[in-house]
Amino acid sequence: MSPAALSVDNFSLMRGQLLLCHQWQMRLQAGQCVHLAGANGCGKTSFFQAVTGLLQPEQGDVYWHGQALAKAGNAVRRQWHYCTHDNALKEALSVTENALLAARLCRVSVTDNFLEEALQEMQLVFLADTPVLQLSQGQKRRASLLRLKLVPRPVWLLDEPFNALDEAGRHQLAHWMNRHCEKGGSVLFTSHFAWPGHLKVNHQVVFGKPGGEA
Ligand SMILES: Nc1ncnc2c1ncn2[C@@H]1O[C@H](COP(=O)(O)OP(=O)(O)OP(=O)(O)O)[C@@H](O)[C@H]1O
Repeated sequence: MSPAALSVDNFSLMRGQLLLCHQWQMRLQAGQCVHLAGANGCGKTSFFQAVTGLLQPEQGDVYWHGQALAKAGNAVRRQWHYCTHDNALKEALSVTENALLAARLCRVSVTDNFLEEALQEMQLVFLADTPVLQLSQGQKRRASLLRLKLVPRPVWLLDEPFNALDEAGRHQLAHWMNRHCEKGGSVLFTSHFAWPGHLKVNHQVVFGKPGGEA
């Protein structure tokens, strides 16, 4: 069997004096959408931060196709999108400027047509030139999610991605997640609420629980 796209083995993570997980293991295969479950404060966001190199585990490592990230260099960190609670948008810039900035930082060129398609799918065309400062929470979330479509990356790490979205936004995001996995990408997401019924979720894994392999 080929190595998982993303995996952790014998993984222990602490936050201050708090042990979040001990010798935990998890696998995210190419083409899979996996729900990372767990109670408030159990450590899901901390785990995403450890995967993306923002926190150091006490023990174990994160593996990308079998290669330890600690030894893999920076190039491997361009393999994923990490969408956080805070949307990571520049408030003074417009929706379009934010989308193009995200693409430029990732060295991806985006055609006008492709940008237009993404704006349409997220129902942001009428807000394309509006500064993010003037958007509602749900509109900010939509603007933040544009990068998923504009910048191709194999692994999506999505922390509460459905928060603040209305039904149409949730539907569209689920469609993007499905399509990403159909094309061989992987998604690991958190959600405390039910997600749209058409989202194809392969497994649920509970953070920190033994046997949480996906
Ligand atoms: N910056 C920080 N410094 C110290 N402890 C922190 C910090 N951020 C979070 N924690 C603690 O780490 C633990 C895990 O928090 P984390 O945000 O990873 O949980 P979570 O599972 O994502 O929670 P939620 O479902 O509420 O989003 C919590 O007990 C929290 O108090």
